[in-house]
Amino acid sequence: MSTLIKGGLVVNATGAFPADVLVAGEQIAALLAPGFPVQADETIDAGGKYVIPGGIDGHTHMEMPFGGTFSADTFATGTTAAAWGGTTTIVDFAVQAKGTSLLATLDKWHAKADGNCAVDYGFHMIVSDVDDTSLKEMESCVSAGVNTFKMFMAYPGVFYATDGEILRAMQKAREIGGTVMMHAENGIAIDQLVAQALAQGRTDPVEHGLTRPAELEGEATSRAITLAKVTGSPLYIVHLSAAQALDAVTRARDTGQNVFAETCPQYLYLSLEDLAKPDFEGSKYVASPPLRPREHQSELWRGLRTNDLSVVSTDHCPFCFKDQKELGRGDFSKIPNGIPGVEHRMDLLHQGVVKGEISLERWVEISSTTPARMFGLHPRKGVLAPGADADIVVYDPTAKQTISAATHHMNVDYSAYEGMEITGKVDTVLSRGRVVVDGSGFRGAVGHGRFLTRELNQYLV
Ligand SMILES: NC(=O)NCCC(=O)O
Ligand SMILES: [Zn+2]
Ligand SMILES: [Zn+2]
Repeated sequence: MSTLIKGGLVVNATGAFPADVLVAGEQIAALLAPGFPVQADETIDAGGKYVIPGGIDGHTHMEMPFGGTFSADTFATGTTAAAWGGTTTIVDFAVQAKGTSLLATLDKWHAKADGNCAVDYGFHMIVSDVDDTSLKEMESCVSAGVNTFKMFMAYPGVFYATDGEILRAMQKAREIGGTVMMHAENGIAIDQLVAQALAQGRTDPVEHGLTRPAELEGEATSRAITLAKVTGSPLYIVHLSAAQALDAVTRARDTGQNVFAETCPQYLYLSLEDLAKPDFEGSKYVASPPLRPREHQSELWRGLRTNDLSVVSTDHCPFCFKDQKELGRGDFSKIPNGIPGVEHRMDLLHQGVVKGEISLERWVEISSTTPARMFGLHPRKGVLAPGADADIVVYDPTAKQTISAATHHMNVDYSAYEGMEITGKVDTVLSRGRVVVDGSGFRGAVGHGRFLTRELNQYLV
């Protein structure tokens, strides 16, 4: 089966140029001068549109056990929604439950995901126990294609790791070619602020934001960077939300340390004002780190331009408003933490291009090319070039759409971006050469997505 994508503007992280893209089987066969005569079984007209590498969302949580419930998207529904939004690869988190083994965890996540994904997928591993067994098992995870290990300085009693545990895991990561991913918030101090708020009868969702000050994200980020420096381990800060944390990352990067960071669309577009919405509406916006006052947003956009923020992932972690966020009515600390977004990352970041915050090429870089390199998937993913997987999005930059829960495909009963008007829209999506979304709707299949074993982080020096 061959497909010719004709007449579009090909956009890679390195530049944009008019070209036709020839797909043969699952791979890109050639980028051709526009109109170059070639036979293909199917032709897609991309006139007036961008042709970009499929999005790679390096931070999702499908079917995640958390906050006394499970995130509402299954691998089937979540990856289908991803495809609708032009994301053709996700990297999800396998979660080690305390007292269980990392390899059993990996088996459990394969059982959930294998045969159930509409697009390709990989795993990171959440390490909840740092002991000799888990540390040894990290080696086997790397052999199984999982070389990124998330740890938490937040959530005492759940995922929290002490500095000593983090240090040991970082030493192991350094030894085996892994990268530690860090949820950097000072959970011990936050727990005190939460207890004080509840004791004073402050129970509304906005308190989630007020009890997790930006300084405590900045402090934890600095501490994680110091531990990484002492151990020589690479470090990837997940879901960075605060200017103070960005400052710490910038300083470390300026000294040449292997420190990387991602932010998420919610921190670029939503704010503490959303958390303060009345009638428990604010619960829709509870995630950790919390949404910040608006002034952080311009700093985050600046960080994306300067590459101190290298990646934008969603931290997609959907909980329904009606029966899941409800668990925290009367006690904000019991609201399941997470915001849905896997379907809208490409569109939301395109608004950055429309508004002049980032270039067209940078849009592709932070949403596809850098995640591919960071998570060991490049050059198979993240670039339009001969030999790469034909994960391709035809994107209409002038189409208008309005985000709404009434039209989205994520298995969640609200949208954090309800009513937001977007310029640009996914037109056609190919996953390994197969059209999975086009004007007629979803043409893919649950089960089409394959597990990706990942190589080394390509940014390590
Ligand atoms: N971020 C969030 O609130 N939920 C997902 C779990 C995590 O990434 O910490
Ligand atoms: Zn986290
Ligand atoms: Zn997360």
